[in-house]
Amino acid sequence: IQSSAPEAVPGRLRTLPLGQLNFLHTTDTHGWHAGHLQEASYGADWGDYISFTQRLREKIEAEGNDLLLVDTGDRVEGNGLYDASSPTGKYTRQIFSQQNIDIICSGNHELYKANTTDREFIDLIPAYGSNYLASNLDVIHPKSGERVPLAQRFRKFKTKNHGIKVTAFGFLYDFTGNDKNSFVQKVEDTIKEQWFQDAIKDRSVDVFLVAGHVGLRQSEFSNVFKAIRAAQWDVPIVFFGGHTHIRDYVKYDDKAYGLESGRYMETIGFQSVSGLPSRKHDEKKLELRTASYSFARRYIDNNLFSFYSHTGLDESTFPTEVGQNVSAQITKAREALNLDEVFGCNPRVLWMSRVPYPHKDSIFSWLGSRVIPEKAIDDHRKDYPRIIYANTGAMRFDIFEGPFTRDTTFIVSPFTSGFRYIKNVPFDIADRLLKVINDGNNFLGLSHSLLTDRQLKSPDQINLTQDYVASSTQNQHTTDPEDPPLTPGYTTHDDAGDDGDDTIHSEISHYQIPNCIESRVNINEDQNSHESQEETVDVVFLDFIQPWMLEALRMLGAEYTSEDTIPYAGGRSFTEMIAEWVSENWQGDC
Ligand SMILES: Nc1ccn([C@@H]2O[C@H](COP(=O)(O)O)[C@@H](O)[C@H]2O)c(=O)n1
Repeated sequence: IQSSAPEAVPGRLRTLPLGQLNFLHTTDTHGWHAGHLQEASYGADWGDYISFTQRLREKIEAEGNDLLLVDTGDRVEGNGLYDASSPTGKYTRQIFSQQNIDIICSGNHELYKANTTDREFIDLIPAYGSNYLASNLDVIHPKSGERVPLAQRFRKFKTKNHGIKVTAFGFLYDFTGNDKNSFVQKVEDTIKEQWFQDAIKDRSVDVFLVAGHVGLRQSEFSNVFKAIRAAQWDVPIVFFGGHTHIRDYVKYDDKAYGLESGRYMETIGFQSVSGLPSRKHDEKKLELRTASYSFARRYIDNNLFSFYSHTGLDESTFPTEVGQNVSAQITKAREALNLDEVFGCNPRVLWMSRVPYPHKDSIFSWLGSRVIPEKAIDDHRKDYPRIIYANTGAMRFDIFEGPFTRDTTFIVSPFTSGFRYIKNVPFDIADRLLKVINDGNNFLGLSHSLLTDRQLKSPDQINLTQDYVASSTQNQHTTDPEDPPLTPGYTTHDDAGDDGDDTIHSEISHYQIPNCIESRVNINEDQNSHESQEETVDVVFLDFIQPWMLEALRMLGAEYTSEDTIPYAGGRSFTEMIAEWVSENWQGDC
């Protein structure tokens, strides 16, 4: 654990439903390998997770059972530990790869930038060898320049104790925002390929393991499920998903379940399956394919109280040597990167989605009313009327009250996106742009199949179809008055019910946030009628959303191309602007 991490708060815990074949799952860690230094529920670091894995393995193997580890990508971008180094990830790959992982695959963030993909190929794939799977992903080999699979397509292996035969795949959803040195083949095309068809027809397999940087309820996984079921009706399947940043557990049928384990090292996912044959101990059972299997899941809050409780250990018996070394390496890396350097002092918490938008405590209201109008300024166009657009997915995390550090800049917005603009767009068109982009019926997606609006917002908003408002009168206690009071946290509802979270928490509200926000600057308009004296305005937008802006303009009858867009505000990144604004405006004492 990092010395500045808050101590875990004891809570009422549900135990781990250990079984014959057990899994621990991480996804979308996004560089948060130091853990959460301002939130007690998620304060454990990657070194603690290594100790937890080693200790849990001892416990599981003492019973003759098996434990496998899975990671489903997006390990990079989103925290200073990864983003603040030059080159990015200088420390994290070495830190991360000290965890033994049995099945690992790539997320979309490993592919946004060519250099990230090259480092994945050069550093991480050799560390994990045949455990790294890339069922639908090719890259340009960094040395030979040839197109090659990023890693092997699938893997067959036997578990250590029961000798259970596993066939595993590693998919990425149908991502299209990758750089030029990678190629993502659609999942629906991949599953038609001969190697996949052969792999799923193998009758000797005991369990299919489908790992993927794919939301559990996305069509990519239901297509894989249908393909496997068309080949084999009776083999159990365990899915491990990612990308949508939520805790989720899905029942595909009574022999197929999927687990998604949140984001940012907040959650260590646990899944178990029992009823599988034990090839080492009980050869007779091998014919019992139709035996009833049992599946279970748990979402573990990433903190030492949970880790100690689930392993039955304490401060002195829990840490392992490797785990402690990795924690020390994280501390050193954070120091080398000067991540605790304070840029300003935030007077009050700003939430991504715990309050509606607009709201005085909304991060998007703060950006739209202060940061963007005050910092997104181009010296040559500063007196022109303009409307500035930012997608809400550009923001990644809440900003807590207190020190806003170098680390915070990357936590809030790790992207290097800057602004571009189109000159002199008719006001009556620009005036309607936001409505088109935020249309709840995915208007843009209908006109252009690649431009779904889900790509504009934060991943945890993708499946949120209505506001979730925590009851103000909710019980702050469990039914047992002896239990400690509940702390706010995850209260997950999934296909198996409401009892998935290991820690019993009080609820947190989660509001729907629009795809994009706008800031209007130098525009004289009647607030009620929206009538303006301006005939034209500059339309300024984050470069990431350019394809959506051009499509929305086209739908409003204004044809522009990428040639018409020009860098704005000297090409400075949005993240730099936020950091500057904080340095200039939040100069109190923390
Ligand atoms: N330059 C970028 C890149 C991505 N985004 C936003 O992030 C979303 C993807 O998040 P994952 O962690 O799930 O990969 C994407 O849909 C965008 O909303 C961005 O704003 N700018």
